[in-house]
Amino acid sequence: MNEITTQTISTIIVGLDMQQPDFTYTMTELGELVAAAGMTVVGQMTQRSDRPDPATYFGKGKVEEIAERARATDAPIVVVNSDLSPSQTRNLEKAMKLSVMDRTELILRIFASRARSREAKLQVGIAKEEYALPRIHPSSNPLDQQGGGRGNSGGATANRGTGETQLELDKRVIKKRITHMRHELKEIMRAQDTRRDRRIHQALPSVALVGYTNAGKSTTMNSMLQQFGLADKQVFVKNQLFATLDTSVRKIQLPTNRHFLLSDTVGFVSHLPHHLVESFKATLKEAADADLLIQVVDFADPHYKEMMETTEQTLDAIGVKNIPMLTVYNKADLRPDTHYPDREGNTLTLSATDPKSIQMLADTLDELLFKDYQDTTLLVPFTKGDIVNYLRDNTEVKNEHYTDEGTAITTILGPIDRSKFAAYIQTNPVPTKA
Ligand SMILES: Nc1nc2c(ncn2[C@@H]2O[C@H](COP(=O)(O)OP(=O)(O)OP(=O)(O)O)[C@@H](O)[C@H]2O)c(=O)[nH]1
Ligand SMILES: [Mg+2]
Repeated sequence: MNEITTQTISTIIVGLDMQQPDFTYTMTELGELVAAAGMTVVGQMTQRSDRPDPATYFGKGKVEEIAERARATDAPIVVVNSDLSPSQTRNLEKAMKLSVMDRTELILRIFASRARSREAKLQVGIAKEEYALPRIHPSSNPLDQQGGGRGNSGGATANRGTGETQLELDKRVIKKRITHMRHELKEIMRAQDTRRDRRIHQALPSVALVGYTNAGKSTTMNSMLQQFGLADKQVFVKNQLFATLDTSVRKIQLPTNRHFLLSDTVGFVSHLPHHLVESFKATLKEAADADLLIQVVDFADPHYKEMMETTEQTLDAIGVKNIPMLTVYNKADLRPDTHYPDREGNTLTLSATDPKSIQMLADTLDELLFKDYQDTTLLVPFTKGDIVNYLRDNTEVKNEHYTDEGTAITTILGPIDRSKFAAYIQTNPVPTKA
């Protein structure tokens, strides 16, 4: 897939309007996805129908109309606003003598072009091969003739069309590749789990930024880092769909000296291909294990409500359930007459680029994450210098002095630290050293 240059390719986008409530919105989004894949939309067509044609998805007359329009505008690719069965794609390509790309293939292409880390590449690679598996078949796809294969089957598809046995062989090669990639991904995830376990031992609360692609998750992360973390640990921000594919975790220090971990994750889109959802479950583990989620919403987008619905459905699909959520209506600066920063319970209206907004977000997080934190006095023996260091580095120490038996520290502790250091917690006042 990624060996084909799509930079200058013109496309016609086509949708079957079965009066789905979100049809217009998904068509607009399809146009944005085409642009995100580096192609240009030169025409948009729709057909009203109650159900898709089982053979060619669109009706016969419409198929001819699309082909004519594509020829008139020099568009070699038609992008369809839904998922097609392998035979529908083949039949359409044959009837129109053009390349046909469905929504899943388009999204896979974008992900493939954005993947940078080994982990992201493997996840996209697995999704691509699984998509390709039922589709290896002789086809008249002009893209394939440029040397690539639908679904990046590379060498395996080079032999397409030479008969049943070759086809079976190709499938076996792909399956083997999938197994290898899954294995490698598992190894990477195991190493990450060990790192995550270490963090849990540190008892730092974790917060995950989730939401639609381009909502401003990475911008929120960077602004938090600028004000409360290490500004040189910035993450990548761009006004494009799926700028972020890898999860980044950063430590944030609040003005109260309390720490938490903030993670930035891949964004969602409507009808995210299930192969991708499956393989990105691993990356989204950061969100699944979080103590709190921040759903970032692009409040300046007219479709923000549908985007929130999609986000909630996707979280559900990846098994993220029962985690408290803070809703952040972002980009308030782009909405005339919207007052910000503003907070009502667990809902904030703000702009991720505005320092006052980020301060409000930090205050809210401080309150939500640390509400069970209490003033606690501990008497730590001199032999346990590491505990004293941990408390100094990670908690808000209010008082510290030496006694005959050790260091007396009064600090604010959460439930996890209280149980971890139960042996040293004092219920009576600790005398000062004589
Ligand atoms: N005006 C304005 N623009 C914003 C705000 N927050 C983010 N943006 C812009 O929105 C675009 C997308 O921001 P990102 O932070 O990359 O969005 P994201 O949610 O991380 O997107 P993905 O990684 O693609 O999922 C960038 O061009 C940002 O500069 C805001 O509060 N106001
Ligand atoms: Mg991002």
